[in-house]
Amino acid sequence: MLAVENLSHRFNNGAEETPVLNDIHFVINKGEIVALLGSSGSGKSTLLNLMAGLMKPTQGSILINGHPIEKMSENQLAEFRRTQIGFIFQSYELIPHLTVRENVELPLIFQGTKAKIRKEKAIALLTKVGLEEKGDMFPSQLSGGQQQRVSIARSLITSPAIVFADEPTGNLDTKTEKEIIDLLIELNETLSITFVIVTHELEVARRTQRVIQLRDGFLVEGEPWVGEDE
Ligand SMILES: Nc1ncnc2c1ncn2[C@@H]1O[C@H](COP(=O)(O)OP(=O)(O)OP(=O)(O)O)[C@@H](O)[C@H]1O
Repeated sequence: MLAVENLSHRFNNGAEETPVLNDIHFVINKGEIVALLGSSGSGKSTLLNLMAGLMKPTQGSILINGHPIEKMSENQLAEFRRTQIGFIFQSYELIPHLTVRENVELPLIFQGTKAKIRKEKAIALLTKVGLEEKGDMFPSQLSGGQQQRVSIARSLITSPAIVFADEPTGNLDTKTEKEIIDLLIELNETLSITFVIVTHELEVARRTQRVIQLRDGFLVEGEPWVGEDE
């Protein structure tokens, strides 16, 4: 469902060209939960931005359900992002003056969905992430882990084809990190949602079905923990 083909990207800053991704290729199938693993500067954010259609690659193609996104117009891309892609961010990106339920509803407001349906869907998703009691509270009244649960519920409300989670546990302690990854795995298993989790942590990557590893802009073949004691 998501295919990255011969993808290369260079940043052009005046006279200088910085190659950031080199001949990257992989496929992510519907219903998979995959980690995109790499240390700082390896190219993860660039790859994520390209897969989400936020930038166009210098070379190669990204196909979602067979459609090359680099060939879409700006309007098609905006529509594609609104309907097909969910995002989870390291810093949650919740709107402080909206309630938890209103935050979850927000993507549907942009789609023009009726208030009653928005509310029903938001309550159902808040229940799925274990926050059925918190809908009328404000983000600042929740813990970091709870705020990330709200952002997970928000990412799912448009029933996207794929959800990109960018370092979703980067601001959380180890115990909460485990709970959030447990939740993503449970949502993947029960709702067949396709997740790509961007992380620099081997411990997070280890819990997914498959790891795509980047090093200095190149794809690394093989399992990242080969050679470790297991
Ligand atoms: N706009 C830009 N112009 C020039 N170089 C850039 C630009 N954006 C990123 N880079 C370079 O591309 C490389 C990869 O950056 P990227 O942000 O994709 O890495 P990352 O793996 O996401 O790192 P981190 O985990 O620290 O966010 C880095 O060397 C960075 O300096």
